[in-house]
Amino acid sequence: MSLLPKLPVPELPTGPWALFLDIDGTLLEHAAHPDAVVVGDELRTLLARLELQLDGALAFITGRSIAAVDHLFQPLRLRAAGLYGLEHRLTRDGPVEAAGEPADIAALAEEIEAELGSSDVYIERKGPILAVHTRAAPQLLQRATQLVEQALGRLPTGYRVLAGNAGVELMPLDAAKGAAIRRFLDLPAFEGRRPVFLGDDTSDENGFEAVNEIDGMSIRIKPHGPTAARHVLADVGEALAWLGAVCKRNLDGSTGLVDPSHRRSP
Ligand SMILES: O=P(O)(O)OC[C@H]1O[C@H](O[C@H]2O[C@H](CO)[C@@H](O)[C@H](O)[C@H]2O)[C@H](O)[C@@H](O)[C@@H]1O
Repeated sequence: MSLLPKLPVPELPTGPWALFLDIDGTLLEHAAHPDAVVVGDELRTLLARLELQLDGALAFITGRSIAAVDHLFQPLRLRAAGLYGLEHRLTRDGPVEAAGEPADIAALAEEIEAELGSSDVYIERKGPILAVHTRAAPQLLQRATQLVEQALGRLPTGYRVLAGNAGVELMPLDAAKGAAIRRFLDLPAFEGRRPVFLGDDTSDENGFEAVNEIDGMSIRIKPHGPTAARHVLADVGEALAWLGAVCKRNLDGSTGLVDPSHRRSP
């Protein structure tokens, strides 16, 4: 783990590479409520161009559900791992392997809603994952965390609690961004490419570790503590500028693409 001041800004990737993108706090500025974020046309265009330049080797790796991501970015649809890898869409137009809400998580959501739901706390029900958002009520983060941690003792084994960005999430142990990235790298469209992963949060650390293990490029946005990432970008603006520079460099000629004879789909 390294601290912010020692980490370099990433150079633009060369050779065959693949792009994995966290969403909130990386591509989008945070907002008071998950539905209040804004996706501009400029960002849609940038992502669509990068996806084309990378011959499809681009995927969202997010804690949101894929349905929520599609809603935000519509009409753009990309490969995606949602719910920290519990859901996947392995091809751009393929089916989503979605996960349902177990009865005990539904009961817990209702219990927390009964206590905190009317107090600017937003309880996001994402199938097997429960997120309690306290961005609009920071004084309730401690109580929200306590409720979720207490529930851990009553639930079947196999869940963990993760401190989120202004909130807390309860999720199955196998929800992990590193595994989601590895799953994509096994697909023909990603074969032989060096993974580049941009993320901003605790939940992204596992993804950084995964790409580091295979000599990929790990880039943490706005770190405020130790990180496994080997590069940093100061904020969402810098992340978008860096992606824009990659896209422009590719348009200018040096594409970083795999030789066309090596292309396979998907
Ligand atoms: O993995 P990510 O793509 O970064 O998604 C992480 C979580 O993002 C969303 O919540 C966060 O962003 C919201 C909008 O800015 C903000 O209101 C909230 O406080 C943040 O925690 C999303 O709602 C979650 O489901 C994701 O897990």
